[in-house]
Amino acid sequence: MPTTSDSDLPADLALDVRDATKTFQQPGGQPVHALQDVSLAVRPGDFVTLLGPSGCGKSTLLNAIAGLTSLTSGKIVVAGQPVRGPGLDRSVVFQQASLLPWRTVRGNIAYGMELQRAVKKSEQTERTAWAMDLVGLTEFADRFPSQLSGGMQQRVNLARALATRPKVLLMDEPFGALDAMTKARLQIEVSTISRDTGATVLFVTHDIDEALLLADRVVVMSRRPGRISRVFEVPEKRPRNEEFLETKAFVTLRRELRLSIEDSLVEQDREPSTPSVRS
Ligand SMILES: Nc1ncnc2c1ncn2[C@@H]1O[C@H](COP(=O)(O)OP(=O)(O)OP(=O)(O)O)[C@@H](O)[C@H]1O
Repeated sequence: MPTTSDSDLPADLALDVRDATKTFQQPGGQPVHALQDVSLAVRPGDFVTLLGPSGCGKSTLLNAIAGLTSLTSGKIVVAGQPVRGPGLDRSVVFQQASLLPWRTVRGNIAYGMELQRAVKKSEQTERTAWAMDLVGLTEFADRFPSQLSGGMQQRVNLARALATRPKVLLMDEPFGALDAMTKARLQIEVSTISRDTGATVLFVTHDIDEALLLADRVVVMSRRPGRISRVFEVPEKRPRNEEFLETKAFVTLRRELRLSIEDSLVEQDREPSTPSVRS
């Protein structure tokens, strides 16, 4: 297992995952090998989607980057700093918006920054207004979560994450619980917002179309233990809209991706080599 001293870490990458391996030990049960030697390098401003079959370790990888679970071996570095637990340099958007019910839209967005004690009150107000505008919720600033639709709640969630100005925005199937129309609208919004803000995003999804619509690169993981089986570059400029879904480039990439996922479902018995994803 290669090791690196902290003084030797590349600060020019937003995210550097090296040989990440995770085995869950269950009392009285078999160990679960969730990740095996996963390496992934993400440049600032990149939008990377992580795609793979259920149970292949996508959320485990995202949680390890978020610092919510520790690795068995390997290393994760965010903007030159090794991850040793949750930190203010990363924000996570999960499928459930988990808003504070007693706070308004404005209050919920400010909450993330309040945890970052370093952000002054005046700047919090400024950034809250900026983030509300980005997600189109300015006129709903004084509403409470119970007065919002699921799509609006997820917009607040996204705004809260963006307002903290994370080095890496981690999104775990953020639109998985939304209806198709709302999901399609939010995909376009996220694509536009990420381009306009230069956010670095790692986005977990099951949905091939979503992965291709949003990403600069689609990283395909194989079945458990999760390894990276292939990486697809998406050459079209971001943001993309529904028209991209009808282009030849999209149809070709989708076919290749589908085949790659089907391959990855039978790969585990063949012990494949593990390509690293480096910039
Ligand atoms: N805390 C845990 N203890 C034991 N096993 C776990 C734990 N968390 C995850 N696992 C197992 O690790 C494997 C990878 O899980 P993970 O949730 O990362 O997969 P996933 O690709 O995100 O799946 P899905 O797409 O269905 O959400 C699964 O077999 C899962 O059951």
